[in-house]
Amino acid sequence: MLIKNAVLPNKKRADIYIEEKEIVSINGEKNKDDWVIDARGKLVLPSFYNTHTHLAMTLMRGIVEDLVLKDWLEKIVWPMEKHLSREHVYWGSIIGGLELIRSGIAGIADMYFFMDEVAKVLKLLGLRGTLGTTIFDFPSPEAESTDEMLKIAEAFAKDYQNDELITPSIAPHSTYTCSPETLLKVKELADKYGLLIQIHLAETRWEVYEIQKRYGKRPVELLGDIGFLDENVLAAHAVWVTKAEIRTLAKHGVKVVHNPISNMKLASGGAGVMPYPEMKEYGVLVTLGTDGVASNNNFDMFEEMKVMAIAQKNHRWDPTIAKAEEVFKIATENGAKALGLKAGRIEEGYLADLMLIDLNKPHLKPFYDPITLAVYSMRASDVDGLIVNGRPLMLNKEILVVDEAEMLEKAEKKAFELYEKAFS
Ligand SMILES: CSC[C@H]1O[C@@H](n2cnc3c(O)ncnc32)[C@H](O)[C@@H]1O
Ligand SMILES: [Zn+2]
Repeated sequence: MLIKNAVLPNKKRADIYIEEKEIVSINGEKNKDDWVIDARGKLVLPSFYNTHTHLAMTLMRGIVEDLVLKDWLEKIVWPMEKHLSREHVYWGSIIGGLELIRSGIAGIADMYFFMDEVAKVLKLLGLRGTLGTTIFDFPSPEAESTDEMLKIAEAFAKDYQNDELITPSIAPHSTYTCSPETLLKVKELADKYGLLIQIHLAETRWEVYEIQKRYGKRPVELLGDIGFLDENVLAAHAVWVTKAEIRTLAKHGVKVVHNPISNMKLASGGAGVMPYPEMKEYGVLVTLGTDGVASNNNFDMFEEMKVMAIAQKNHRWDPTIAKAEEVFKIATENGAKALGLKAGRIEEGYLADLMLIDLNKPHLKPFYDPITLAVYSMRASDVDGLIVNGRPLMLNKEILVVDEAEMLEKAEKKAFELYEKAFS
């Protein structure tokens, strides 16, 4: 496949050749038989990797508002999840997956229930997913006991061991919903199958107080002390961490997800701001995620980049923090790295995960610096095309992989049905 006449992030014009799933050359030999995508007037960017999502929670978009995390979970989300079936997760993931395509996102790290349904949807749509079955110390929508959840996670790990798009993972919810014993069982399973562990960590001040009350130490300290932390841990939020804890994360090679919009919407931090400058200073790999859309309320990574940049600057009274280029790298290359992908750059030998942006819009003129435009001016609706693993999923704003209108209609019915079940 050939993407012709595209504008690269360095503003140079280029023909990009893709063979199967890889970028094989930029401005190299032409092959007459290639499928040609004419990208004249369009900017090509590496696609995003959204490293903290709950895809199927699109079903709860707009109905869990103006609450702190504890009430958000205990008063609405968990009671509603009691009624969640695998069918709901399928249709919630359909809405979410279509939104990912329209937002230029090639891959996600997702934590939820019935992950085989999420996998089915992502494969249908052609997207990548590092998918973690949730582990709790109380019943989940798919299992009564923790041991049963661990078995489900193990079966999923076996089923998806060698998949092109899906990477199995495991997702203990947090230190306040999983005991140290459970966390160590998770670690054992993760080590056995080489799984990435996704966990919510140090998200709120309540969490820190609660863990100190239970164990006499802070959440990161606790995980360090029980031998849970290593380079296969992807920690979402990490808002309430001390410098010593950041050093612990760095020492063990833990990767972190910054979720500025969710944190600010749920008022989780002082200013909802994770200590990014210190994470950077101590060498922690920082990535970017939206969280689920019940706390965001969309998967727009352009918005997430802008909020990250301006919140970090504002919080420290320093506009030199979180520069556009740095934030763009966090949303693309760093995300890919955390998910174990050679992607996030438009270079030979990298995976062909690319998005096209229509530049012919007033808010994208004048066209001085593409990356500054991407971080501060663009939005998800500027995404005109998405190619993942060398396959076009959307071109000229048309979804190529499913009948979008039909899918959205069915999915919305399922969302309303869940709402009725939970609240009538
Ligand atoms: C293991 S994840 C699935 C579980 O977590 C709930 N959830 C969604 N977002 C958050 C968040 O930011 N912090 C804590 N818990 C969250 C979700 O509703 C599922 O129950
Ligand atoms: Zn979350």
